[in-house]
Amino acid sequence: MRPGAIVTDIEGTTSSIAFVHDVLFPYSRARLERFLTDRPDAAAAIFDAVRAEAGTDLDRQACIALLRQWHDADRKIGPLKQLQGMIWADGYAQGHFTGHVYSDAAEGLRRWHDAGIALHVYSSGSVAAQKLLFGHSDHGDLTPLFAGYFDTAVGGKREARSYRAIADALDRPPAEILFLSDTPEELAAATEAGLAVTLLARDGAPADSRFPIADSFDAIGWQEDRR
Ligand SMILES: CSCCC(=O)C(=O)COP(=O)(O)O
Ligand SMILES: [Mg+2]
Repeated sequence: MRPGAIVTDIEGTTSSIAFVHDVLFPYSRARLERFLTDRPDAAAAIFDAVRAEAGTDLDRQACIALLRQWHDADRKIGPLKQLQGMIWADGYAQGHFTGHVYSDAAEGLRRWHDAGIALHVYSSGSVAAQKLLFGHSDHGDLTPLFAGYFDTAVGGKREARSYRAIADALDRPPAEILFLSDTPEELAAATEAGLAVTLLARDGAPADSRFPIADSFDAIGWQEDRR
């Protein structure tokens, strides 16, 4: 069935895991303390959020140490993801990198947008970071294709209630929404909430027999005329 709306993950779905782990993460890790020193206003808000997350009154150095620890463990925690997005903004602005988007994903997003399907992003990266990646993508500015963005402010990606909240926000029955991801735990949560799903298994990533599978956006579900 043709979906009325599509919600897509980023890392491993529209964009390569290598771009996130080998380009974005090292960039923010190397500049974390410098950024917090140079941008005291942003730092104050980040530190308050770190203290709230930790549930204790940490000093500046303890906040930085915890942010580094979260960064190294790829924790999807609000203040870290906000901070990463702010640091990456400098990287995109200075042309240090562009946002990796697979060609089939850029083409698929354009095709679906032109067909009137409402496109949304749901990623652990902050909404600001999502807009930067698609706004400075290898394929130009793709942000006009998207009707909306969700990050973990709506809830964790492995929790069914997050997908129910997204369906409510889109004002659509869950079954009309197709969620795309490379992560079976996310697809299981979306399925529990009643969304249609497809597993993106790129670059030989393992399949999971519970879900429809596609190795590119060309091979997704209802687009029979493309196969
Ligand atoms: C928004 S760009 C960087 C992606 C990111 O920070 C991340 O943690 C990946 O999360 P996803 O939910 O897209 O797998
Ligand atoms: Mg992913």
